[in-house]
Amino acid sequence: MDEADVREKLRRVEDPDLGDDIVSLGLVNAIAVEDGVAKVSLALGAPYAPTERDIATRVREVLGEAGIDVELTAKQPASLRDEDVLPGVKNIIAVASGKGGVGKSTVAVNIAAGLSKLGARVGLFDTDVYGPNVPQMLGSEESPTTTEDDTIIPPERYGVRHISMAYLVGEDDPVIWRGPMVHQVLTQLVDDVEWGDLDYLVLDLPPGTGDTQLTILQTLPLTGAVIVTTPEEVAIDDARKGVEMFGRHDTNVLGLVENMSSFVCPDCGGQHDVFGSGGGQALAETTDIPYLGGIPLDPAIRTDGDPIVLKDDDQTADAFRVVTEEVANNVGVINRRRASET
Ligand SMILES: Nc1ncnc2c1ncn2[C@@H]1O[C@H](COP(=O)(O)OP(=O)(O)OP(=O)(O)O)[C@@H](O)[C@H]1O
Repeated sequence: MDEADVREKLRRVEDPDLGDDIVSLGLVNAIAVEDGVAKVSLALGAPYAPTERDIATRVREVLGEAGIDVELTAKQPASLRDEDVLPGVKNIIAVASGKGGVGKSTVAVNIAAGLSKLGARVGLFDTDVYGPNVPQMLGSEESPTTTEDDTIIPPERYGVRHISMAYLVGEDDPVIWRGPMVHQVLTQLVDDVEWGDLDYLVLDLPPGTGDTQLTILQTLPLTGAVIVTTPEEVAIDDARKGVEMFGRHDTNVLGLVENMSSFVCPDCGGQHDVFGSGGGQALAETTDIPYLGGIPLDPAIRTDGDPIVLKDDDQTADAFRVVTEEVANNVGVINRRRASET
């Protein structure tokens, strides 16, 4: 067995999203055969994404069937990474909404906790100066610590390292903050926080399409954005503006989440569409972005105190797990497509 044999066998592994085999797509970085073991490096970039796990499993299968032992590693091509900004962070996911109060922070927290539960190293950055609430939603009571050289070390909860503007806003009333102040604090935070190595950094953006969103689009190399909406028309209209904003800045949209999709009445068992239904899916179709799923209106989201995605045997938790896995899968699609094109 030599490298060419291994490469030939790997042609039998299809990428389910890009519609070709991983060799033709250029997703095999390197193959080395040493002491009868094939060392294969794949250009996979979404750790713990179900699709990428399946690709890795398939690689082991086809080589295993041929009696070849394999050591598999995954590495994003260096050319796809911005080495200057947050070099230890593999993927940056922004969670955005057009309208306020649609559950954007709730979705950000549950995606972060869900990714961590899958096994990924995760950070969560609450950039909402006007209403930071991530620490509360994570049930986190710890504050960040600082080192002698003023580096900020984020506290960790459910394996999620998190930083919130809430820790830094202090006495000033952020409602009177102007754009440049937001810009300054944000860029400082990006520089001063020691995130360590992360597979995913989830950003909770403030609602709308204002200064903070622009600063972030200009400062951080986003992998993509998740847009949250409720099904009613005003929220959908604002979500469409969000989709357009990311389009103008060439930011990938990972997909759309419809929150408060329906309410299952605990008394009568009936399903009620409190804010209407289907608006999110329809918007996803007309704007040609992936629909990630719907989250029911569930009082436990507010009352439980911990991210509901961590709960077992729970319909709302299942809905969040689907969204989380879809987000990771779509991060993978974006990375593999870019790797394949370079
Ligand atoms: N699916 C849901 N079912 C029940 N309550 C929910 C749901 N999603 C969010 N909530 C609750 O609605 C409130 C607003 O949610 P959240 O803070 O996540 O919204 P937001 O869009 O981030 O708001 P803001 O515009 O202030 O940033 C919170 O009390 C939250 O617990």
